[in-house]
Amino acid sequence: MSAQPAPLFTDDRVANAVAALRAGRPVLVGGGTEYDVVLPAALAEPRWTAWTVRHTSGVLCAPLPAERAGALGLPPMAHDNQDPRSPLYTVSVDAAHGITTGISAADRARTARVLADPASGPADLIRPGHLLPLRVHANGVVGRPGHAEAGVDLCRLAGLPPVALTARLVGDGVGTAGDEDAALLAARHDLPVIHIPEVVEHRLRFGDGERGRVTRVTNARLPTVHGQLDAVGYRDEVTGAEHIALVGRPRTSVPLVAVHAECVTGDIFKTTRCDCARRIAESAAVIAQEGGVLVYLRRPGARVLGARDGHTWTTVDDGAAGAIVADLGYRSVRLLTGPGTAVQLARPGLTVLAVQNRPVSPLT
Ligand SMILES: O=C(CO)[C@H](O)[C@H](O)COP(=O)(O)O
Repeated sequence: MSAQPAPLFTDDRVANAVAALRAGRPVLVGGGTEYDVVLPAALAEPRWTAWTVRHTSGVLCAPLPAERAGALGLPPMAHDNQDPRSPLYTVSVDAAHGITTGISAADRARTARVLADPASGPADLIRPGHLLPLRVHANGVVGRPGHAEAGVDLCRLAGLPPVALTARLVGDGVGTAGDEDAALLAARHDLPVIHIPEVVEHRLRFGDGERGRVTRVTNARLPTVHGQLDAVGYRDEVTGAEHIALVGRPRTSVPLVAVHAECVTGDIFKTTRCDCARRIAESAAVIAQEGGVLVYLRRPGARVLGARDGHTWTTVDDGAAGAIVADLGYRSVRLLTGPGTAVQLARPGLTVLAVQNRPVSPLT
C-alpha cells in the first residue's frame, strides 16, 4: 500500500500555486462544480494556452483591475449590466500587432501578454477581438470571491502583473468540471489546485503580495493608569481601519498577547451586558506589568448597537491581529485573551504556545 502524501496547509497550497504561475504553468482555481484554468497573462505562451482551450469552454477571459482597463481604453461591454453574478466584461480585444485572425491559441496568448505589459497603451489593442477582459473588484477576492478576482490576486501574489488569462474548466460530460474532474486533471498534468476560500484566507492573513495585511503608521509613548505603554498604530490594508497595539516594556521570552475587538457599548459606555471594559483594563494592567502586547482592533462600519461588535471573531480579525503581532517582532507568544483558539493567531514564524484565558468576572 503506498503512503498517502501529507495534506498541505493553506500557506503551502498558495505557495505551490504561486510557484506554478511564476513558471508560466496553469493553476486550477475554484471549488465545487466550478473551476477556472488560470494562467498569468504576462507569461502566456501558445502551448499552455492551447491546453487551456482544449480543457475549457474555450471562452478565454482576461481578468484585470479596473484602473488597468481604464488605462488600456477598455470600456464596459454592456452599459446596463444585466448579470449581477458576473464581473464586469469590457469590450473584447485583440493585440493590434503580431497576430493573424486573433482566435488561435497563439494569437490569444499574445493578446494576453499585451494586456499585461505595463508598457502597453490603448493603441496596442484593437476592439472587438477574441479575448474578453473582465474588470475585477477593487479589493480582489476579499471584495468578491470570484474566479476572476482569485486569478488576478494569484498573479499579484506571484509578483507578476495583475492580469490573468482564465477559462472555465469543462468535464467529459455536458456540464462544467467539479472537484473530482479538477483533481484528476491536475494529477495527470502535475498542476496545483487551489480553492477560492484559501486565496481569501491567505489575503486576510498575509496581504496581497504588494502590501502586507497591515502597515505600521505611527507610534508614541502612552502613559496610562496601568503604567507606561508604547502605542503603535497600524493601517489595515483590507478594511482601512486604524488598529492600535499597546506594548508593555518588560521583554519576556514568551510574551503575553491580548487581542480585543472594538465594542463601543462595552469599551466606552461600560455596559453590564458584556465584560469588554473589564477585559481591556485587566489586559492592559497585565501587559504593562509583565510585558507583551494588547492589540485593539477597530471595526470600521460597525453599528454602535449592532451584532458585529467585539464578541464575534472572524478571519478578518485573526489575520489583522496575527499580522500586527508578527510585525512587532514576536516569534513565540502566550495568548491571554482574544480569539477562541491559539491556532487562529498562529502563522509561519509565529508560534502561539499556550492559550491562557484568565476567567473574567462580571462588571459590578
Ligand atoms: O466562465 C466565465 C467566463 O467564461 C466566468 O464568467 C468567469 O470566469 C468569471 O467567473 P467568476 O464570476 O466566478 O469571477
